[in-house]
Amino acid sequence: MHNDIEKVVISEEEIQARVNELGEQLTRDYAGKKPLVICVLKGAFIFMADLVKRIEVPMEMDFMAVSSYGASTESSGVVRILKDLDVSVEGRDVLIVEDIIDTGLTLSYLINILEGRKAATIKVVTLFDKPARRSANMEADYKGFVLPDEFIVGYGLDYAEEYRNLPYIGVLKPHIYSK
Ligand SMILES: O=P(O)(O)OC[C@H]1O[C@H](OP(=O)(O)OP(=O)(O)O)[C@H](O)[C@@H]1O
Ligand code: HPA
Ligand SMILES: [Mg+2]
Repeated sequence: MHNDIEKVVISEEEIQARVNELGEQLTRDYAGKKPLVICVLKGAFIFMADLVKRIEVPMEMDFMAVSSYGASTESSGVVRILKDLDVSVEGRDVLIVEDIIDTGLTLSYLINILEGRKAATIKVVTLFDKPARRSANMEADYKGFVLPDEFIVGYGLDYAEEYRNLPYIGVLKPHIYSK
């Protein structure tokens, strides 16, 4: 285990098993369709890579980078688009892949934009859901794990850009935040 981690919240094996289940469910639900699967960078990149391998329908992928946390454990409340999509979403069945829904601000902002661009359908799959801190009215269509209000890192999720490469989800030792 990484020296900065106080405890592992979800193991690598548990994550992989749940990702496989979500993939099977999405394979059934998108049968006969060709979704545009959108990865919300940076946090969702590992989940995206593992999930799309388990969705057995033809699809296209695109990537959008947004950020609101910076080097903090609290949302700044301001969502910034750092990289926009390359393709049009008009008339497409869009599946947004997120790593975590916390306040919900990132997703409500994104969904607003994609609705304005006339996507045919917009669904959200998130691996982690932290309903305790929700300020925007936001519910994922598919979710992997519902978690208590603790700041987590690993499997794509960072604190100040570190720890994304951990294969499990963990909580940091308190002294890391006071550095
Ligand atoms: O529901 P919310 O409170 O908006 O939080 C969720 C968002 O926050 C994180 O992104 P972040 O802004 O840290 O950017 P990153 O993915 O590049 O780390 C995370 O990856 C989600 O996109
Ligand atoms: O718990 C979290 N960890 C990392 N990034 C996040 N962005 C929103 N919530 C979190
Ligand atoms: Mg982050």
